[in-house]
Amino acid sequence: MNTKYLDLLAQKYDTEEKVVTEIINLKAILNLPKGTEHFVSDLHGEYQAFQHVLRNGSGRVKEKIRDIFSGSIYEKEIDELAALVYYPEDKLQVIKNDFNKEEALNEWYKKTIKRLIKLVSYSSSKYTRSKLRKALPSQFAYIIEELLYKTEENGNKEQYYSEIIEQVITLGQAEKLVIGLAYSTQQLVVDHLHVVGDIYDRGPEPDKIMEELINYHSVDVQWGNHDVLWIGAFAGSKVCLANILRICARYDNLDIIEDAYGINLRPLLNLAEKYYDDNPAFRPKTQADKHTSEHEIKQITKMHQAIAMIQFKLESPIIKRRPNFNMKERLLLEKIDYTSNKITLDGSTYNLKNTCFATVNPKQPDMMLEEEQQVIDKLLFSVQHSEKLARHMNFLMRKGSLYLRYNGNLLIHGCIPIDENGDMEKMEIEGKSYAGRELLDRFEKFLREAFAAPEKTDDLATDMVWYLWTGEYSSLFGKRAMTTFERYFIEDKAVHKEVKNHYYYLRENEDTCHKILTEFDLDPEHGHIINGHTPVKEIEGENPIKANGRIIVIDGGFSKAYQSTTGIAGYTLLYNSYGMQLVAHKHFNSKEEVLHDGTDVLSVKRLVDKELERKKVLETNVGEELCKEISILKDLMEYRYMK
Ligand SMILES: O=P(O)(O)OC[C@H]1O[C@](O)(COP(=O)(O)O)[C@@H](O)[C@@H]1O
Ligand SMILES: [Mn+2]
Repeated sequence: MNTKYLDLLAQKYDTEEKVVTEIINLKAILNLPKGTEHFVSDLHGEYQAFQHVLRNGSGRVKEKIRDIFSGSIYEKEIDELAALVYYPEDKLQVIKNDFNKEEALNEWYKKTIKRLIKLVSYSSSKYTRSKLRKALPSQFAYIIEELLYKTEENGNKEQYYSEIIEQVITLGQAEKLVIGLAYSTQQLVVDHLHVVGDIYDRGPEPDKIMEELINYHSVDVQWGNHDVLWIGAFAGSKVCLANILRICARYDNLDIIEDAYGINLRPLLNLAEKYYDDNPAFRPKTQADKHTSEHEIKQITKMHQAIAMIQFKLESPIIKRRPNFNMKERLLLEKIDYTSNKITLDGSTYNLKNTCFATVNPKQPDMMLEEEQQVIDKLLFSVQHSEKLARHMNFLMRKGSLYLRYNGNLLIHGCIPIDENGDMEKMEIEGKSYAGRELLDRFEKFLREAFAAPEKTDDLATDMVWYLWTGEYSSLFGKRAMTTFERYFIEDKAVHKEVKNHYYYLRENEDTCHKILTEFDLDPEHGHIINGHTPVKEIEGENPIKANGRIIVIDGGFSKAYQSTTGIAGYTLLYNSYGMQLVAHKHFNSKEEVLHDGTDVLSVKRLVDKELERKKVLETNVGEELCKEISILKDLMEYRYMK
């Protein structure tokens, strides 16, 4: 190794003892059980349900509480303690209202702090002290450590410990300590979070999910098609931008754009008011708990049409300048007979209904009006200048990728495009043919290139982001074509169907999964593909664990819009040193319900895989990194201290 690096490293490890200590420390960590990985996907803006799953660690928190306290405290107390760990601030409010005497409240604090200390101690048993320290609230780290390392057998220090708790209460710090311990527990039960795509769209609060993820202790993201759409908009793709606005309008979520990200929609509204009217096909899907006035619904309906038409017009030049996208049949505006209001698709002619073609010039249907052009330009400017959106998109780029190989598994939102024989489908880009892993790597490179050059709006990289949203060989879309236009304007449901890639049928076979895992240089006998994107219809008996356990699909429908089809409210996956477990979540009503009734959204667990021997850090990605560090430290030892 270059001695320059070693000299630099020697500045940090400036004595022999420091190097030795670190080597011993890292070696010891390799023998600890692997940390718990938590997988979620398809959050679709459902912040409340997501944060509940995050806070309860898909049932892990309650499991730990039961392990320690079952049989020694009442079931109701178990529920209460769990609710306290999930929502400490809110639960404390409820508790404080229940006690009218300070003494009784202080007794409760004493009892509860002791229980929480036990819980933190138990939850951290497989970690080093240093890792535990990082999970503790910094202002109380010293105190908590004193309490944690007390040895029960030896009664000598009992008085000392009681005094610490007593003082914490007298000095008015009990509440803060309880809150800190609750968050430490949450952090300790899950070591690392994977978000297998689709944070954005359909639901109301994707921005809050992003904030939560930014503050999370350890996380990665595999981009979903909807996430890429938002990245594309920020990276300068006007057609991606039109799509995100259209989807927000469709789901009555324009406040995400206006209030959360501070983007002014006035120009769009003005255009919409001028050219559009009420239209049943464009009325937003209303949310039960949101009371949008009839007047607002009308405005949204108009904006929905205005932005949908801008989207359709913007698609056309991209399709024309990118023949390799193979999307000519999607030049729909040109297939319309504007006098008879009919369209001919694949040889069949259909009547168009609920049309809104006031801005279309039949002679040149994809031509944008000057006003439309200005609207989309202004919107793009605001989007690219939203500080909050910039922060969120930068985070997605930093922590995200198109796919991830992690601890022997392949994490991917959509699919690996394959043909009917299970062979990787090829796409031609700039005269070169790509398939499988190479194709995905090329896609990712384009996305990063587009993001790095937001001022370019119609280069290949930027167009490619839109292709990832809707192209036939996109690993995120996984369908032949997107029938948005048909669903708005044609009655016949047969043309609404989006034909899925063969992957979605062939992934049921173990052979296909073996082939894909091998393509990604993973062990086909032990690795798993972890997928999101397509809601598993549990209601119809579909099993999320497929191909003899080689693939697990965890889109169970966090998205409320999809819960009636799935029959549940989302799957999550846990992978700890004992193996992999799939958790099915029941519908999440509200945080208030958890706080007051103590009831949790019950999770049903299904075993995916059981390790024959407990898996250690040594066998993980992190372990691999640690081994490299050890080897470098050994080089340093030899170079510097063993001459
Ligand atoms: O449910 P909506 O809003 O009509 O959207 C349907 C569109 O969403 C998609 O299903 C993509 O979204 P998902 O990734 O959530 O499946 C498209 O295939 C389809 O055209
Ligand atoms: Mn998806």
